[in-house]
Amino acid sequence: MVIKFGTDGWRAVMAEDFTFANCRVVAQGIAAYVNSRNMAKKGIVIGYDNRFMSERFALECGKVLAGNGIKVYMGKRAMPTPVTAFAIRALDAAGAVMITASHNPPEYNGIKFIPEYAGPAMPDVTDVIEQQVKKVLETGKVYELSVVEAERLELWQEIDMEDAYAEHVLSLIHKESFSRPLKVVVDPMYGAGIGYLDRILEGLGCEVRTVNNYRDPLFGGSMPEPIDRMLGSLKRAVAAYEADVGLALDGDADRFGVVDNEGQFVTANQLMYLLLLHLLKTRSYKGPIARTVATTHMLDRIAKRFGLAVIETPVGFKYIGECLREKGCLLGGEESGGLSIFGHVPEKDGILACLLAAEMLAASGKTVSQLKAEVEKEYGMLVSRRIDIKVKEHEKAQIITRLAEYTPKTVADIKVESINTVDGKKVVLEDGSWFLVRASGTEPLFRIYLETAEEEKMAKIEEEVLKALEIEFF
Ligand SMILES: O=P(O)(O)OC[C@H]1O[C@H](O)[C@H](O)[C@@H](O)[C@@H]1O
Repeated sequence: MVIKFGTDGWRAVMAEDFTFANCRVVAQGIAAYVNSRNMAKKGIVIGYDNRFMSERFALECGKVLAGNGIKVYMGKRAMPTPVTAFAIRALDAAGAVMITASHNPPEYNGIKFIPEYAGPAMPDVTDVIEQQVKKVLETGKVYELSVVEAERLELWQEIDMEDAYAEHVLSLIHKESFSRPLKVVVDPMYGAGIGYLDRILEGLGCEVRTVNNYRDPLFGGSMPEPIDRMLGSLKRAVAAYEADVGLALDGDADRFGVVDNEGQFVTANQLMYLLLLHLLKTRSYKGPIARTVATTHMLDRIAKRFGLAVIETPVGFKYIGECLREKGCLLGGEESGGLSIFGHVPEKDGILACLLAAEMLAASGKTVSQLKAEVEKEYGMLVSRRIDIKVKEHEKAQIITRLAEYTPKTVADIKVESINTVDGKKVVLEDGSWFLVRASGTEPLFRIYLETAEEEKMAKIEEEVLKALEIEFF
């Protein structure tokens, strides 16, 4: 079998490929990587989400790391990915192993490796780990210690980062904005975020209600993805409690989802531009903005007004994390619901994004729709859409070939201004509209992202692109 680290870690179906034995193999590969860099003493944090037996998989990984002489900082209970990343910094550790399949369906589990820089591993790290894992699969050599033995050798320490993490995120929040108390509904989607966001908000004086706030490895028969169609119970609760906002997290709490006071879903693109404006108005620090090639250009319009540069990256928060680390970005974000800001770990953090959303509402005393209307008045309209198209393996190759040959001069009668291939193919039109076609790195899908000033134009562009690439979509 082949173990690949994909866009964001290794993911597989439990009992089929995601087994204790394979977890031990991956842990041995990670141990070889850590030891090749002489970082055993600094130790590795192990975090895990609320999935079926995640804590058991974490234990197996820990025993292998300890068996290789690496100090293990084991989470006492489920720990969100951003908290695990934060723990690396707080403990000055060599990195972290995070057991999670993020927002995937319940039968999946996965392993992410987060290096010492506390953000998603770059390909140069995951390539080495993949090579090490391959060697372990060939030799079958895995070293492990029992927890008792690891404790005796001082290679095992249980950690609970909740308080330290809360203190850190609160240092990034303007607490005084919450003098106007907010009514909030929190939906951790049965995941690792349970007990984090709600408690911090309560500490800020908010009136907090929760839904889906207990561990359910079947995720209520669905999957823990905070997108429009998955947030029915949150929307109903916001209406029932007449709340100001509904805030959701995905399975490992690195993504956010927001529902406004009318029960309307706020897209990640919309929340990001509202938060950017809010940060620019309320923080003195100014720095470049990092966004993926698939993320709204409203960020560019706002950045331009404030004289800030925008860095465009391929899809994947690892690239945004790199910008946050190296370019001092004020905000880094992506359309799929990932965001972090200056001063925080360069890992996406749904808890922080939701706290900033609450701060923005409390500080302004306005609703999301009022804030959106203000932005549209000031910066113009932009509507965005993503279409996910399931394709078979042979179709995928054909679409990739057609995409490579596709170099239009006009689309929907609008002149093409530029074409870039940062990730897939992005065509920017003269009137500011754009579209991007790319193969997903996590699912057997093609994704088409579109952004225009109005829906009608978007429909025209979509029709023309689908026709040119001979993609059928119903
Ligand atoms: O569009 P894909 O390649 O499937 O990636 C979608 C998303 O996958 C993961 O969640 C990554 O952490 C994100 O950074 C990425 O945006």
